[in-house]
Amino acid sequence: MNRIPRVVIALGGNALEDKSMPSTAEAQLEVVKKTSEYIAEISCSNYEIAVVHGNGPQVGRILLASEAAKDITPPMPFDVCGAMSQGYIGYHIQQGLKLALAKRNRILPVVTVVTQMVVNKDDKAFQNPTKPIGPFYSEEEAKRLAAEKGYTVKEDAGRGWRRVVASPIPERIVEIGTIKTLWDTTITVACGGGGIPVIENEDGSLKGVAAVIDKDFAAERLAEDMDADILMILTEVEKASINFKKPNQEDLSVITIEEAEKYIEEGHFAPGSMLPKVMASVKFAKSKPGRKSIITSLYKSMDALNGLTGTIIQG
Ligand SMILES: Nc1ncnc2c1ncn2[C@@H]1O[C@H](COP(=O)(O)OP(=O)(O)O)[C@@H](O)[C@H]1O
Ligand SMILES: NC(=O)OP(=O)(O)O
Repeated sequence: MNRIPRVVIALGGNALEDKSMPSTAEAQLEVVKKTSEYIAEISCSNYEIAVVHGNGPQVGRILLASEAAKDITPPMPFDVCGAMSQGYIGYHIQQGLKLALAKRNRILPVVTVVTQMVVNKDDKAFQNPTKPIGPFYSEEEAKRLAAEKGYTVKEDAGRGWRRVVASPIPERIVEIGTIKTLWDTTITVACGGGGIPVIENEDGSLKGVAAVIDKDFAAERLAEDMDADILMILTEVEKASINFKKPNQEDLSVITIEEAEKYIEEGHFAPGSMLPKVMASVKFAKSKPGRKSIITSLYKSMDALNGLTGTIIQG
């Protein structure tokens, strides 16, 4: 008997935030409710799903709030801010998705697993921060913050300047056994914000570190571990492109692993935004015959699953 296809869905920034609205918790819940309609549709279309989400803007804001309040309450360590972002975003997805499923008479529990992700303490990423977090700044503001607070700041894919932090490679999902146990009965929100980065001490204990793992790589890790059929990365654009934002921009539809690797090598995808998505997609498509990766927008997610749009990478 054929099993129900398994899809690990990675939700990008626009699934959690509407840039035209203030960055409040209330606004996030409204966006998540809309996002949940699309996710519920996938769940109701004979797919088993798990949801991974980003946390760059949210963890950045939690850190800023914690730093700003340092004179009245001790600041939260970075890893704790990551855990807080998982809880807060997961809580909203639980509310939004339960509601969207109920509207479709699909009664399925939605549960967030606070997920730790083991990273290598010697990962070179700790010496080279690349992951944008928090709000966007003008170049002038960003450089002032860098001088005042010691932040590393970089320009983010033509959209403005942001603080960047280390983004090590996710090696092992600590809670994977629990996620597997939940899979058959539950929609699990896991590896939020890429998972809380932890290093493993010699005695087996875990220690949180200051970094933000890329959620696309974390979703890829989860998709492999769950023996998923599809890794679906939902973002702002319907397709990844070559010559992005140039007059000769070309949107990519169905491409082979080799084509994707060639485009990566030619530098078509911006680091910190589209590059990790394409790299994660290639890794998943390569990991086992028959597996495919899709990069598309939330709004086109069902069409992309039906093969009608999106950038689809398969072996
Ligand atoms: N080659 C490319 N093709 C398509 N989009 C690209 C490309 N390079 C950079 N981008 C940008 O990457 C963005 C997606 O990355 P980002 O916003 O960081 O992701 P997320 O949805 O995970 O928050 C797109 O909206 C687009 O502006
Ligand atoms: N952790 C992470 O990848 O977050 P964003 O998707 O918000 O960048």
